Amino acid sequence: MKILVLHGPNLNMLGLREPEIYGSFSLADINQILIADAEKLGASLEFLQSNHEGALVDAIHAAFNQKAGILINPGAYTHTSVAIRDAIAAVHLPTVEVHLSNVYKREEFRHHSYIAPVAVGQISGFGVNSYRLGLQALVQHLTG
Ligand SMILES: O=C1C[C@@](O)(C(=O)O)C[C@@H](O)[C@@H]1O
Repeated sequence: MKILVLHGPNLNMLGLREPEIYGSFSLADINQILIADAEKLGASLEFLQSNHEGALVDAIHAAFNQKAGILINPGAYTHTSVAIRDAIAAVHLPTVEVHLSNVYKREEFRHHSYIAPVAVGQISGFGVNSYRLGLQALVQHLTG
């Protein structure tokens, strides 16, 4: 089972970026943890981090008919991107949205997600475990 893992803008700065909010794991650390989890879950992962909305949209389109589902932390695009939401709706792939921080405990502009209505579900606030729980939930969703 092939899953696309997408990381949105500024997530390449994890470890350096506001560690009190996002923790001390780097993006490479998170990807390594997910690879180990995926092996146990019987999934294989392809990763992309991009700071560019269009690159994320292109990756979602490329997943059509190629991947079983998408695990995405859209970063700040969560709160702004109709384009990413429409891309997910277009390819119709089961998608789980994750956030390291609890976005509902933070600034009001982070309380709205354009992605949530087209996602199977959302996990927010558990640091790296948001990704791990998200992957597990996506695989269980896909295997029924
Ligand atoms: O870049 C991010 C990271 C984030 O998606 C998170 O993982 O907690 C939350 C977003 O509000 C923020 O813009």
